[in-house]
Amino acid sequence: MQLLDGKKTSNDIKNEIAAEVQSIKAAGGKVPHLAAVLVGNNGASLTYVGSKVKSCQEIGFDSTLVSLPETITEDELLAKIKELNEDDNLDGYIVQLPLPKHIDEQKILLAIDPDKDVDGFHPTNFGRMALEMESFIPATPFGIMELLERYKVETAGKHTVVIGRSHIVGRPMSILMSRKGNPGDSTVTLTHSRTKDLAEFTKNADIIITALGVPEFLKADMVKEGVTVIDVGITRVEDASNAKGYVIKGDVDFDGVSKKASFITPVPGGVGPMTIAMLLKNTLLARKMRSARNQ
Ligand SMILES: NC(=O)C1=CN([C@@H]2O[C@H](COP(=O)(O)OP(=O)(O)OC[C@H]3O[C@@H](n4cnc5c(N)ncnc54)[C@H](OP(=O)(O)O)[C@@H]3O)[C@@H](O)[C@H]2O)C=CC1
Ligand SMILES: Nc1nc(=O)c2c([nH]1)NC[C@@H]1CN(c3ccc(C(=O)N[C@@H](CCC(=O)O)C(=O)O)cc3)C=[N+]21
Repeated sequence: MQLLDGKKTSNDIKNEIAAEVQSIKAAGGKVPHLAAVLVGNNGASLTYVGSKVKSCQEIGFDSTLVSLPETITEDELLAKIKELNEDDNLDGYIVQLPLPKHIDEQKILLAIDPDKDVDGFHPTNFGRMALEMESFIPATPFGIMELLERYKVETAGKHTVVIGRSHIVGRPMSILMSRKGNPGDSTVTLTHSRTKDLAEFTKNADIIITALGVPEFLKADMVKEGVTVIDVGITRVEDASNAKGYVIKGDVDFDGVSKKASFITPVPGGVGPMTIAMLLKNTLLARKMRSARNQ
């Protein structure tokens, strides 16, 4: 069993990006600038946005945290988005999801300038991804592709089963694995809560990607020997014995499944840190595209 170490790989990627930032600086260029919009103060969202800002500092990016009250109206948020779109000093930004219920998420995503959409959630980028054109790839699926590539996991001709069809993980993941190329060239089954006999699919899968948010959902008896398992799930489970008051659980029963797996990601330290590294990679790409356009 080989552990797909997202913590280590994300550090490698961050070092590669930091080196590029140094050469941009040495050539007198502008360093990439990322902004994160956070509405309200949900605990988990604060943690992710905090580590994004911290990572920017580590690698020499400029970063801005736009913190807005839970009570902000949709129009006020749209006005803020317009400001970010027009800000010539900003290369890319993300709007942390989920948004409060009174705000229409689709309307907000549509308002983001696709050239600054480093999350890759705008329909223009999503469509370009599906059509195998160059685009910003959503950070979590992008991070999974990067792990598969760096650990040389074979995907061509393999049967990949994705559990979960969200717009930010499961659906884009299914598209990427079915695209031509490496990683890719997989035969993909996209499953969800309406899937019947899910275990019949997972038992026949060469690669399983779990993105459902149900702690320890995937058990050893649901997978075959030699399977590759990518665990996207992150659920905070209350645990009084822990200093933070909670522990983080993935969607996979790691102890059981790892005994049968050829490759497997841990939680924490797997897909999560990769997500942040790939967001930084998209921001570097956004900076390069902007400077190419302005020349
Ligand atoms: N590591 C990282 O970087 C990231 C981690 N996450 C984590 O990944 C998990 C999934 O997040 P996200 O994609 O946003 O999820 P959503 O909650 O938006 O979607 C969950 C999906 O799983 C499906 N599902 C739920 N229960 C079952 C079940 N029992 N059997 C089969 N399918 C089921 C749902 O089906 P249906 O469509 O029918 O409702 C839905 O498609 C969460 O734990 C989240 O915290 C998310 C983003 C990034
Ligand atoms: N617009 C938008 N873009 C996102 O990319 C986005 C989002 N909204 N909303 C929420 C999800 C979730 N997400 C994570 C990022 C990092 C970790 C991460 O670094 N996890 C650590 C543990 C962190 C902890 O201690 O909680 C790990 O797995 O090792 C997890 C989850 C990005 N998301």
